[in-house]
Amino acid sequence: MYPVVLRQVAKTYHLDAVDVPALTDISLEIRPDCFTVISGPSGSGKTTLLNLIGCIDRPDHGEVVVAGQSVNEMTDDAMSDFRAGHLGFIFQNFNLLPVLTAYENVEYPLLLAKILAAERRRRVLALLDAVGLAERAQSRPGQLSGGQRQRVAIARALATEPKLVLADEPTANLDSHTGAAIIALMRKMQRMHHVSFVFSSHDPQVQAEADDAIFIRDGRITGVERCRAATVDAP
Ligand SMILES: Nc1ncnc2c1ncn2[C@@H]1O[C@H](COP(=O)(O)OP(=O)(O)OP(=O)(O)O)[C@@H](O)[C@H]1O
Repeated sequence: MYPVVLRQVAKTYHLDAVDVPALTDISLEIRPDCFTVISGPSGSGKTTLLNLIGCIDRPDHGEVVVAGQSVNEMTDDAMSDFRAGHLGFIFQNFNLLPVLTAYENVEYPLLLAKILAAERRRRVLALLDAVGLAERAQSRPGQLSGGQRQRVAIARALATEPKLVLADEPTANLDSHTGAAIIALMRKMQRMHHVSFVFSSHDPQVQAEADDAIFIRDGRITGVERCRAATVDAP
């Protein structure tokens, strides 16, 4: 099953009396178990598209289906539960809670999901180890470098064992060396956890790692490149 299907999707923002069309007639299938990058110039609609795929917003027209569920039909509460249960998010500014340690930041979504203490501990320790931060579990975000913070954010995004991880410009606030290490880590985690990753990015390093590349301009898809064979075939 495709983790994401969009059919003839459109989205317009209403700013005072002005309509700002952000996406027009978007039809798209995201392949499972793939590293998919959405590329396009500033203002082309990348974040709007990620917000629809991430069940943060709804389309005005068309249908968005994520993990087999139609987003159009969900109530706000159902969307929120769906995000917590099925999706992971990675942001360009990391979005970690500053008063919590690395361990507690990764544990936080598991507390919200009411996962039992022993299982929480098992998952948090395994994830911190996998992202190379076992020794920094008790550090707060302010005591970590940008790259280390993004490693914590990657571990947090995977804690609930989501089917799909969405990342909006995940390397934008990192130098190119750290960005390359973060991309390699996300690639490793994507394969290890058999999860689909969808990124928006201007970063050629991210684009070079993609299985699939989606190009967007002025709110329309201008190209889809299937760069590599997926590990799992969609039906
Ligand atoms: N909340 C909003 N209200 C009004 N217009 C918006 C809003 N969010 C985005 N837009 C407009 O929608 C269009 C698409 O914006 P979007 O942020 O999706 O593009 P983007 O490709 O992610 O841009 P960037 O790379 O600069 O982040 C732009 O014209 C933008 O100005």
